[in-house]
Amino acid sequence: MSSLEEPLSLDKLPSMSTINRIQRFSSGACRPSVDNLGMGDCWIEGRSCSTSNSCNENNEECTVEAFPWKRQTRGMSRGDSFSQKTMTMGRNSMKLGMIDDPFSSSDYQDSPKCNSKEINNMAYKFMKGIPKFVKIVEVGPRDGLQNEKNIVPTSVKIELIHRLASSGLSVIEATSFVSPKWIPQLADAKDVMKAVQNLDGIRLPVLTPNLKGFDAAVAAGAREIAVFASASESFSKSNINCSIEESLARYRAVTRAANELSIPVRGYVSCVVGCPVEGQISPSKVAYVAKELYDMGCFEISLGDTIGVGTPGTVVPMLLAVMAVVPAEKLAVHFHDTYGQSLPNILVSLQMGISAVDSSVSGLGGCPYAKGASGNVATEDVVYMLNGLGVKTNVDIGKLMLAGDFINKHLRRPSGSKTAVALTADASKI
Ligand SMILES: CC(C)(COP(=O)([O-])OP(=O)([O-])OC[C@H]1O[C@@H](n2cnc3c(N)ncnc32)[C@H](O)[C@@H]1OP(=O)([O-])[O-])[C@@H](O)C(=O)NCCC(=O)NCCSC(=O)C[C@@](C)(O)CC(=O)[O-]
Repeated sequence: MSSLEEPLSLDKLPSMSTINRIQRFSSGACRPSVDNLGMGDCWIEGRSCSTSNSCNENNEECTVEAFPWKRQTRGMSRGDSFSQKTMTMGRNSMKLGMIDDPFSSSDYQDSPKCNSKEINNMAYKFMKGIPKFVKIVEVGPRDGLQNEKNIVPTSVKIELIHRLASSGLSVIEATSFVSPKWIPQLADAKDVMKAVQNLDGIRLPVLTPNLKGFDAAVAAGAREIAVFASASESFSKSNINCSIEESLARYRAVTRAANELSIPVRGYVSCVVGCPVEGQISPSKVAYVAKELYDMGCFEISLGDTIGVGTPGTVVPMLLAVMAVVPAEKLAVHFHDTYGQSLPNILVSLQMGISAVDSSVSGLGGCPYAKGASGNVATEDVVYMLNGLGVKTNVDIGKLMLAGDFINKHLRRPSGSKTAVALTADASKI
């Protein structure tokens, strides 16, 4: 296992019983007033707590005798799992040149206002909602290549899909069966699909905007499809040349047809935070379209911040509105990185219980009908963050980078993934 795959995860945090044991050794520990560790609290309290840098919400004066984690754990038996884990984390931190384990940081240890229990309560609240496994939906071959000025040869697309599959990605959006007049970049959908349809154990959804696209996709061997609506009326018109309601009517026909063939349908909602024409989009509009797609039978709804304007401040209210009508386990998030907000947006989405994330190798992408939209969040960056959180993805970051390298060489451009750039500069870390 590479150092990148030795993560800090929830189970590597000290258990509450370990914390209690440590507490018994410390004198004058101040008692945390917050016992409720629910997600709502995490979001609301987490903000006040982390911004103030003090975890004593009652402003009680703490006269904690500081027991730094490492000193405490050294005193424990050799077999104590926490002490071993702390050492492992420290090794990783040094190797990756990152800051030390936050729970042994001297900043915290020396703080007169925080004690160990409070710090670990905070850590627990932060990690609590984060799933153990995240499904990554790789959209590079479709979303990534649909906006390229120069049309990528079919053989390169096929090779890219094979390389992505060999990295462990289990869902790869392969192409779109849309009008070649609208998206000439993917006019070879049939040939791509035919060439990759038998990839073992890989799901290869394709976009279908109508029954014509659905029929063509099925004829080419597609076994999973996606329909794509928008929460913005203007974007719906510019992207698929119809109103939101018209698109939903089309998708009802498509999902019915798919259902008859037992073909799973994924639903997209675009412009979930902002639209290039209309500006801010209200969460209730997003919730409405998401629920319509869910009710017509989509097994998963992917919420797309098409132009990448969202921040956690706008993404959270949008997710709350959608989660009121569609269960979190049926949702995925799809962020474009125009303002560099994708990773924080993904993080809050995970904390809210979402465990499916769309991303694009090397950050390829952008929508031809969303001016200014940059690429999707890079898959390498998502995997790196998830590895760091101890969340499993089953993706081998080294092989993923090779796939990225392959397509970047073809496109003659550097990687759009910060992780890939950093790791390429120091290959010993892979
Ligand atoms: C929806 C249409 C087809 C309406 O396009 P239209 O022009 O209104 O459709 P039409 O029914 O009048 O047909 C026009 C011509 O297209 C043909 N046609 C019609 N349908 C198909 C089809 N499926 N496949 C192939 N050909 C098709 C049809 O046969 C006809 O051909 P003609 O008679 O002129 O020779 C068009 O607007 C279209 O293809 N749009 C696709 C746009 C697109 O792919 N955008 C990017 C993907 S969405 C996205 O990026 C957002 C997302 C999902 O990534 C999430 C996020 O980031 O937020």
